[in-house]
Amino acid sequence: MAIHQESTSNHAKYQNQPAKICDLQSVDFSRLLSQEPEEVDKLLRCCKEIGFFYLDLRGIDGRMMLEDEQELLQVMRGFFSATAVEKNEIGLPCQAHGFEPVGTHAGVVENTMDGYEILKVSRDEVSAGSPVLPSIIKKDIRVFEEFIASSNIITKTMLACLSNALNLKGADRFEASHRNDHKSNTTLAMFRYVPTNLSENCVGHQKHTDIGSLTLLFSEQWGLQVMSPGTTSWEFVAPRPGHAVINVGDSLRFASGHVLQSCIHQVVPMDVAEDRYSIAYFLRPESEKKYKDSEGRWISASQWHDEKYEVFKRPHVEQVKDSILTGGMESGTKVA
Ligand SMILES: O=C(O)CCC(=O)C(=O)O
Ligand SMILES: [Fe+2]
Repeated sequence: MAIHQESTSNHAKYQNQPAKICDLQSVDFSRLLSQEPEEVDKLLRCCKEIGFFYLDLRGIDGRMMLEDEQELLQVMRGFFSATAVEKNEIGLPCQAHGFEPVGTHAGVVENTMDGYEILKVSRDEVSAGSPVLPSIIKKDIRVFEEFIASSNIITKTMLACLSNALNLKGADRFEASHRNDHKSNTTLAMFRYVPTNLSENCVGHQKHTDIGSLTLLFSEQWGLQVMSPGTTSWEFVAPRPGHAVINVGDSLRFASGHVLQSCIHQVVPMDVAEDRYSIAYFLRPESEKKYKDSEGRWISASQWHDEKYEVFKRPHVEQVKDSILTGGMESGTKVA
């Protein structure tokens, strides 16, 4: 509680506004694993009402993921402290793998660029035993592999629970379009936000909804904010030890007939004195999977992925011209 209050006032100091904290529900992973009806119902409610929730990983089934997270954080600290040349050895030849420096996408404030650098590892490539990575990080492939394997089990357990809760059968079940041996854009993304404040040129992570199906997110530090469906104000997601933050992405929202919510979120700088590390496992559907998007078009998962990354790079004035950045969530229409 003490940490919570201190961080809140820290934020108010930098932002000059009262910091509101989002009252997110917590879902227990161990109970989902055994398909306990009450927990599965709670999961469905979270995904329908806001699309953001905590996942409690402190039980025996989730603790290994928490260990994987700590090991990955060590690897990230080593990587991000390397020279720009070492980190940028392969650049980001495609969205699946590589490194991108600060300032590649639009930032959280109008007319700024983003304030993070990012390392990406493709699940398909790790699964095939041939990830494309900068040389300095190749020794850490085992750490990526373990993190990805744990994340895969956890996110697919949630997909199975959601399919059950929505009474989906056969090919309509969400897992049926997330088969491991079918190509997808599923990616592990590691972020380092540089210490900045809101008046600098490269700051935070712009508002958006996630592209894919489910995002498993870890950060021990403040900065993540959500805008609940049907509202227009930002609330902080408090870091919670022993928990991941899960959010529904556009692809799962579309696959559910827009019943599940892919909530708008962003990252603002909280502490101008320290780096912020976060880890996101983006579970995405098979590339060929088709659904109706926020503009009413039939589109494949890979096409939505590619178009959305193009929009992330555009200046803010261009981004507002269609609904791609926020997946159609900004209209405020909440499907209950
Ligand atoms: O860094 C974070 O906490 C969130 C990152 C995020 O929302 C994203 O990359 O989609
Ligand atoms: Fe996101």
